[in-house]
Amino acid sequence: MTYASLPVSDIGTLPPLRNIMTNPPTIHGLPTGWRAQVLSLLGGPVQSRLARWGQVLPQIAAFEETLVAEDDRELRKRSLSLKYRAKSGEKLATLLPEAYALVREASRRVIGQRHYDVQMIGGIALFHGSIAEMETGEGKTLTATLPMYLHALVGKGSHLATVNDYLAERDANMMRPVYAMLGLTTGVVLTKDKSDARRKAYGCDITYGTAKEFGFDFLRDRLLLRRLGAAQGSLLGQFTGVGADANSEQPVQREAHFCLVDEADSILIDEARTPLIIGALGDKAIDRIVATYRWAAEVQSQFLEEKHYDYDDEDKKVELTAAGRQLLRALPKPELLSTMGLVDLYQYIERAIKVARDYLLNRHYVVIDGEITIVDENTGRLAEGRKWRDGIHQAIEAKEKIEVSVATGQAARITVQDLFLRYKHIAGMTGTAMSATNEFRKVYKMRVVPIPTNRPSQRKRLPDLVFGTEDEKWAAVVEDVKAMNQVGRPVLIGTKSIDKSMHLSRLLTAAGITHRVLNANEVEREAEIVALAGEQFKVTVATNMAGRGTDIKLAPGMRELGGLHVICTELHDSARIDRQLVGRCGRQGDPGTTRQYMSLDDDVIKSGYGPEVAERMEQWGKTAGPAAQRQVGMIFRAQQRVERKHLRDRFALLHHEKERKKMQLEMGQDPYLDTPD
Ligand SMILES: Nc1ncnc2c1ncn2[C@@H]1O[C@H](COP(=O)(O)OP(=O)(O)OP(=O)(O)O)[C@@H](O)[C@H]1O
Repeated sequence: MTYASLPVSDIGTLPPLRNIMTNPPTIHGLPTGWRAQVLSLLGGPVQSRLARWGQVLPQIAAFEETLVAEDDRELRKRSLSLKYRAKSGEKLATLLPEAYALVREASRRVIGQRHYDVQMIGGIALFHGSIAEMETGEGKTLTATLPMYLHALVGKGSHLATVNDYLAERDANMMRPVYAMLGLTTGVVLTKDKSDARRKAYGCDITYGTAKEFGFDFLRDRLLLRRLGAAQGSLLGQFTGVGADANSEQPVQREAHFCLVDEADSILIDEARTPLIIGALGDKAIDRIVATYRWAAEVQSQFLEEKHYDYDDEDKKVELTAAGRQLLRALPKPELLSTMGLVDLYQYIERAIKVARDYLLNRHYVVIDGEITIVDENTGRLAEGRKWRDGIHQAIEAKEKIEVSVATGQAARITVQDLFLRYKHIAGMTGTAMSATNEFRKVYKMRVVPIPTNRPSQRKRLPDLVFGTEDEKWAAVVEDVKAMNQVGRPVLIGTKSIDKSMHLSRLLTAAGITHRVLNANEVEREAEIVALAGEQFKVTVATNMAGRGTDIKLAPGMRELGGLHVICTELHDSARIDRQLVGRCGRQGDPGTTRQYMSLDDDVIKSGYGPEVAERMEQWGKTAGPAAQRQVGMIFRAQQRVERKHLRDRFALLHHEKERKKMQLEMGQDPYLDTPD
């Protein structure tokens, strides 16, 4: 059975928690045909694990009556005593029931949200190092407080990695009072923060931040420690702060103890191979180099052949004469160059002269979109992506007055994957992990556990529609929006790219439909717009990734109209991204509908089957009419092929990186600092 031909009722329905023992949860959101496969991938029945964790619920509940009766001071005292027990070596699993009951009570008191039982189950799964797959809107932010608190009790810090600064700050601010009531401190690490602020944030019991900042801080600390000579002897060890003089610079991080990764699929899989790189040159050094290239390009014409420089025809080499050097010294120079050595300046000028004589525009190179592209002298073709070495390329850029691309060199480098594998304990949450089960298990040794929803989902997937051409598809999308808009239902439309959003926006305007467009470049405003997308008559166009992690609340009266209607206009390369968009509606038991649109000229066909098939489909699509609908399975299979290909690529890279690290360690190098460019 294909994903597309699933009956509407099969998507997103789950038994409520009270049935969890007798009626184990289905793996929601996945096509029925995949369920058996997914279950087999989980390395044991998920149901029994969920049932076992379910048995902890009464133990947590047993504390509730007592805790409700205690005052705030007593709760804090209890928390302190848990901290003491954890630090004395008592197993955290033993402390879990009381700890989770405490967090639940603190949250109820300070923010008025009492963790649902399913959130408790999610919290237990996270404590056991799983990837908890919770449907969007099920309250991952609140669930996170449970393992964050429990792991923080040992005093080594709990980190929560989110996808952007905005979410880190928002979630930290929302949950800080809960932790504070239990005597724990909360810090946030933001991109703009200086090292003192960072050190303070990492010094807190709980630290929110982005994977990127956690990674850069790790690298900066490592560079610092090497400078201080403290990294020796424990190349892959943890930071202890030992070796750093209390009065001098100090690392900002403590050890990598526990990290909870929000949007785990995005961070641990999509971003996993992205290396975080610290350049060997600082901003100031780069500015100085650029200024020197520009200055040399400007003044080189004052140097005359034979008088100021000699030119060796054979070697094509320029060499300043004594008079030339004298002229150089006498020339006025920008302030930034005052610290440049004279010998360096001679070289810059010699290079600028050589470039002016030997490298000609539109013969040796062309300028396209503000970039130098080399013309291959033998073939006359453009050699895209190639660069001249030894500063020639940069000297030409300066000559043409375009951006000078100074190589920064790599001082330190870590991939997101390596960063998280360094943590002693790691857990993840996401709305969409099941399709990456295998990868999580192989790479991170983490199990994906689907957590049942609090209330049965009321989301309905309307039958998918396939059109012959993109134009026909957009016309149908506009009609769909119009129909929903007429009855006042809010509509969210996801597109694959910014230009497609703009195109749809023009069509909607032409059809007289008031709407808002938001793209992924303004995270803060974006969250605000997405949050308002549940109001009457609201039509919101967004790229698929926009608004990830933001809550769309239905305005009063919208439930009755059928809730939010989500339109997906094209399959993304990864089904997980599609599911993120679908998850914007039908949150917390709200009603909602979704519909997937496709056309025979969609990009995914080309990515999945190659250009020939894509071309044939596109041609056929022009006259296909209603027959296009029959290709629905083919398009979903194209997406699966792309996913498999990406997966293979990621595994190949992983293997390569592992080998590199092994080799470097054998050679006594630091794989994070001694990085090949
Ligand atoms: N136990 C609770 N009691 C009351 N409200 C809750 C509870 N848990 C969550 N909520 C509310 O549910 C909404 C959704 O929560 P949240 O945004 O954390 O969901 P999410 O799972 O992170 O969704 P997404 O996948 O979109 O990030 C929020 O408004 C939150 O305040």
